[in-house]
Amino acid sequence: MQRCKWMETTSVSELEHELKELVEKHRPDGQTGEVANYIPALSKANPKHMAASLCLLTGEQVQAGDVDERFTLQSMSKVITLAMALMECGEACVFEKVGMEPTGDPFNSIMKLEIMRPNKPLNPMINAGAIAVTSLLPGTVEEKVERILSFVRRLAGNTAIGFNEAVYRSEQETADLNRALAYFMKQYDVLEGDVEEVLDIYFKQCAIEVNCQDVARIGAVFANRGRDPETGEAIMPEQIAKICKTFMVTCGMYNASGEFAIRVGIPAKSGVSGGIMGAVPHCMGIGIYSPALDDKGNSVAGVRLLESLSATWGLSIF
Ligand SMILES: NC(=O)CC[C@H](N)C(=O)O
Repeated sequence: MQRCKWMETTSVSELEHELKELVEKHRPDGQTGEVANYIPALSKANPKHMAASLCLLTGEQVQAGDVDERFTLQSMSKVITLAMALMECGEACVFEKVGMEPTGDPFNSIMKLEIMRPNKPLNPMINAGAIAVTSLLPGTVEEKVERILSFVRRLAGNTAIGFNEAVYRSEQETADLNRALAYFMKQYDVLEGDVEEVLDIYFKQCAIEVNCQDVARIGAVFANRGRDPETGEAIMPEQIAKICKTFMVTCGMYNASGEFAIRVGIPAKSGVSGGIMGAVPHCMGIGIYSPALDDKGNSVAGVRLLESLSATWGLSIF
């Protein structure tokens, strides 16, 4: 595989040097944000931590910052379960339950769910949409949880990935808003099955623990049209990788997706742990971690770092 255009003349050590400089430049940006605390266990994260990893489609990896820090997937998992539901249940079945439009509202908002007809969530990247998508996966609770975890391990090429039990419990104990969304959807037949069971799977997928190298590797599969960046093996059909990347552009950064598309222009999905997964088509996956968030729930320093990376290397897809 050829390097993408902007990198043809840049060596891996030069890339590493530039990435290190940019991570240190943007690390202080986190000071203007706040670590998420509505899931109490997440509030323990250190806002000074920052790490970034690039997984090039040549198989080369570049990392900088606190690369050993681990964090939970949170909303980044929504792209992964969407890919699974599209593979296991098909496009028609998924889009019967969730729409394809951005909301302009916060990720956990219930408002549009009530006022839109039909009462289905507008897209699979908001909490309601992701919970509905998770409910579509076939199998028992244990089977679904096991399959999600093994799919994440396969995408990341890391069999050591597991759950953060404390984060899972913490969310389970406090997630009344997600419960409200789920019960609302149950009433309108968007969500089938046992609500608490579906929520349990959703909390577990959010609590899968990774580092930024794992996230970059997962992003690289989407960037590589669904193929493993090392072996070239198809992990998901190209069409499904394409749908996922499109949702990352239109809805991946919640109600900041428009501004992010203009300033950064990389398909990306954030999570309230402070992680961001980027997929630069035909070029690389990006994993970023910095837990202090802005008022929309996106990593402050992470977004600024992506803005710098995009400007420095011309990564915008537009
Ligand atoms: N934005 C997020 O990362 C949200 C995920 C989180 N587990 C929640 O449902 O609230």
